[in-house]
Amino acid sequence: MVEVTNDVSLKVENLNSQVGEFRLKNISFELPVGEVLSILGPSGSGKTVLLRTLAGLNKTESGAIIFGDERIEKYSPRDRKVGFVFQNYAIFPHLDTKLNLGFPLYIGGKKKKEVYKIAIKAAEELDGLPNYLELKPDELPEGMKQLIAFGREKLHDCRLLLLDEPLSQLDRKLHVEMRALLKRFIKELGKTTIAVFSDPEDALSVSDYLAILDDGELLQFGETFDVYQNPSNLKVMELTSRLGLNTIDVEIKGGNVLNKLKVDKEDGSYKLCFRPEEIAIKDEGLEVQTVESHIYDSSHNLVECDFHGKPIRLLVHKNVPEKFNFIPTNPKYY
Ligand SMILES: Nc1ncnc2c1ncn2[C@@H]1O[C@H](COP(=O)(O)OP(=O)(O)OP(=O)(O)O)[C@@H](O)[C@H]1O
Repeated sequence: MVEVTNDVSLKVENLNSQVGEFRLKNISFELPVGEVLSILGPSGSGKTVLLRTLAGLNKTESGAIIFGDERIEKYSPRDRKVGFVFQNYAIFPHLDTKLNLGFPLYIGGKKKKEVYKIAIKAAEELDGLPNYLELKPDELPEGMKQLIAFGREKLHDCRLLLLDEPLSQLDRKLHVEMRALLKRFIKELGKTTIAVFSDPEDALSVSDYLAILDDGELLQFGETFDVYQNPSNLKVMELTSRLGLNTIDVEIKGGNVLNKLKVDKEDGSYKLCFRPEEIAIKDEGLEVQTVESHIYDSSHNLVECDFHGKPIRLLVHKNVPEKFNFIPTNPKYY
């Protein structure tokens, strides 16, 4: 018997699913009502398979998917009341924006005229979309297609919204604009949402919770900030590091590392891991020499440095000299 508390929206328990040779293995997590979960993982780790299994498009081999107080893993996709925005938006080339937007209502049996009326009203709440209502997808800018796909879910009577790489088709500038819009849209919609991202920056900025998948296994699940601050292993830290990750082989002896850093760990060999942006310039820290410098923003450079013959990457203020000392502010030892 699975116990569910009232504020748990979605509970996934020991979920197993198989497609071809690939297996999702014993996935378990709980997501409170109205929260946003991002799934991050390398290519082929099973992110889409997990979304499709939740939506009922892949069969659940064993385990439970519980929504509110209902077990839904045996329900058909339609009965699960799940909205799914696919990677390619699932926009129909022969339909204009109004009908693409109102598609869930149209296939639900509403008359075209009525669908148009509702779609026009919905478009008014989405910046810029009203100007494109009469156009077909191949006449639309990429960002507008995306907006239709999101907007459609507004008209969909779904209780769980699934988004598969919602920002992947966009160029850099549009990507950043649409990320902000997506965040606003999800919050306004107020539905429990699960989104797959390949860019950690997207996942970190959009979600309340983070799930890290690798080879069909859930490596870590938790509130986004907690997972980011306390990755349970090297892989999780790598996947949540937007500027890459520095790793240095070190020996810990009597709580000392490299004669400069203190740590409360048993003696032994470890990998010291830290993100380029999680450092502080300190005279008593580790000395490095800049080899190459790239402008990051108006006040910071991303510098490639030499540390005892090993290349490391650090985000520093642009006034930092070529030779400087630093300490990692959130180091992890694995
Ligand atoms: N219908 C299918 N039949 C056989 N194998 C499949 C099927 N769908 C997915 N797979 C395999 O399952 C594994 C996981 O695929 P999935 O698409 O979930 O990865 P992903 O994490 O979403 O990757 P990406 O970031 O590249 O989209 C892959 O090895 C893929 O080849």
